[in-house]
Amino acid sequence: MKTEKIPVITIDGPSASGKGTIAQLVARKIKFHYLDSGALYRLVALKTLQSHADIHDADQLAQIAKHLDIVFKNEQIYLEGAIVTEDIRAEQCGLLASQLAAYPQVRAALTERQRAFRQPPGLVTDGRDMGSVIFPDATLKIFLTASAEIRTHRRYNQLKEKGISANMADLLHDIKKRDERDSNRSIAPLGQSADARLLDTSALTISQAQDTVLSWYNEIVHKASV
Ligand SMILES: Nc1ncnc2c1ncn2[C@@H]1O[C@H](COP(=O)(O)OP(=O)(O)OP(=O)(O)O)[C@@H](O)[C@H]1O
Ligand SMILES: Nc1ccn([C@H]2C[C@H](O)[C@@H](COP(=O)(O)O)O2)c(=O)n1
Repeated sequence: MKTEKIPVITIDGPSASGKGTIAQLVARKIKFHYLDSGALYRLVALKTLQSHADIHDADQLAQIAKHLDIVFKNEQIYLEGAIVTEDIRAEQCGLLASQLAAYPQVRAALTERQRAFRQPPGLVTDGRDMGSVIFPDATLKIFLTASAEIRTHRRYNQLKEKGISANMADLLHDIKKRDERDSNRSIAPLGQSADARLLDTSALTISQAQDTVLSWYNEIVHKASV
């Protein structure tokens, strides 16, 4: 099958909006591959920390991104053979990922790696620029969001479930700061593109959000078949 014929659903949106949760559920339901693009930026951040690289040296960071030895397998993420699935979720990795994602060289080094996930029968992917830059011809593009306060509550509960204590005010501050950085960078900024559908999940359950994405996708597939 020609690559451009392989269906792609992109789910972009701000931090803790539920992109990853919904994208994974949808992918599982329709048996598509899944790409968490944020994990790639987080892996570059983790490797940067491990190797004490200079976070201001964009070319050095791009080399790290280009040569990352990573494997996604059975819901685990491996960096150079070691499981780092939980390590990359640390707030420090998220913040550094957001910083180095502003370097064009780093983004360019990850572009083809992301596109390689477009394999039959299809792909569901989440991030910040999946619909706007990486898969501009995606079948369905969604901008998934929720209010900053709701996202903070969700992140708080998520951390609590993992046994990690957090402060609601600090979390809200971090989420707003990250949104601002990701939205205001000059390259591939976070934002709803004109051809993306808005899905505000502030008042939706996970199941309702999942059903909305599936119904939008089915509607497109149905229209294309008549
Ligand atoms: N509609 C919803 N209602 C309630 N909780 C939700 C909803 N969607 C997601 N969540 C919960 O919110 C938390 C954050 O979701 P998730 O990690 O998927 O967000 P994300 O956008 O991928 O975050 P990040 O960009 O930081 O990776 C999870 O605990 C998830 O279960
Ligand atoms: N397509 C993407 C995905 C992620 N990033 C950057 C910006 C985020 O703050 C950071 C971590 O992402 P998360 O795991 O929280 O989704 O990575 C990006 O610029 N583009």
